[in-house]
Amino acid sequence: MDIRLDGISHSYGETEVLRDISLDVASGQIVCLVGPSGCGKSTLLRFLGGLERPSAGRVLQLGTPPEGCLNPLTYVFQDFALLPWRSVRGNISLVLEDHGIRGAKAEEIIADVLARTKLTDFAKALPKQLSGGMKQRVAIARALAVKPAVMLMDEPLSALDSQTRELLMDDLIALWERQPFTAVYVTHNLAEAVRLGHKIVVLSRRPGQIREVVEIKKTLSQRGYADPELEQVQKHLWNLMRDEARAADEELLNV
Ligand SMILES: Nc1ncnc2c1ncn2[C@@H]1O[C@H](COP(=O)(O)OP(=O)(O)OP(=O)(O)O)[C@@H](O)[C@H]1O
Repeated sequence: MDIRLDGISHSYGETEVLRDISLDVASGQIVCLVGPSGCGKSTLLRFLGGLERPSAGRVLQLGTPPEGCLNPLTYVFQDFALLPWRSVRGNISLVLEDHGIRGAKAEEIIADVLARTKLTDFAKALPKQLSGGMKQRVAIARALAVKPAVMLMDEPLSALDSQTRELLMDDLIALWERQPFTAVYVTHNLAEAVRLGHKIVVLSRRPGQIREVVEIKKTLSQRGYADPELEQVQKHLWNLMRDEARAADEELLNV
């Protein structure tokens, strides 16, 4: 299933937040959204997930969700959102219980997503026993359990330290290589965007408009840490954003 944003504009009262955003998210691609603070990235993600409706424009689902899909548009949050009293396994089984899936079928799905996220040995652990990176892997496993058509990832690595971020980026790439998933991935971190994005959408300062869509052809597995080609793309992205990021920053300081 592909997703198409068709002419999305939005205002909160007097504040115009997004203007005329049109964008295709193709199945099997990771699309990163970057842009200055407050330009409407998270708002756009909420429209994609159907949590809110835009003032104008449409979010279209093209084609059918994958077989066995329980929730076509599934979020992965920055703060993991795990239930502390449930084990790793229990956090994953919860979303399946919500869809009436129990017993052998649930066990099969849980075993699969634990294996894909390399968490099999941690099934019985409680969230408090896990590092931040591991908690986010559980959140990703839980999202995968519902076989989403598109994962909506709102700064999923930003609560983590830089080494853990690097490790989790490697994990996400390995996960995608084993079985491609589709994601819209909001980040402030341009290094993350060039490592993970097939397409990087640069939004302007509020009202967010698309300034440029940068496509990276290099496969995810070929993209290494401190890759000079990716550093060039990162520089280009920063050149596009620098002045507006500064202006957005100063606007926040003046509030
Ligand atoms: N429910 C709301 N009501 C009113 N204004 C809102 C609401 N949600 C967001 N906004 C405003 O819309 C603008 C865009 O917010 P949003 O969180 O989407 O931006 P963002 O690009 O994700 O920001 P950041 O990069 O800082 O996370 C901001 O000015 C924000 O204050």
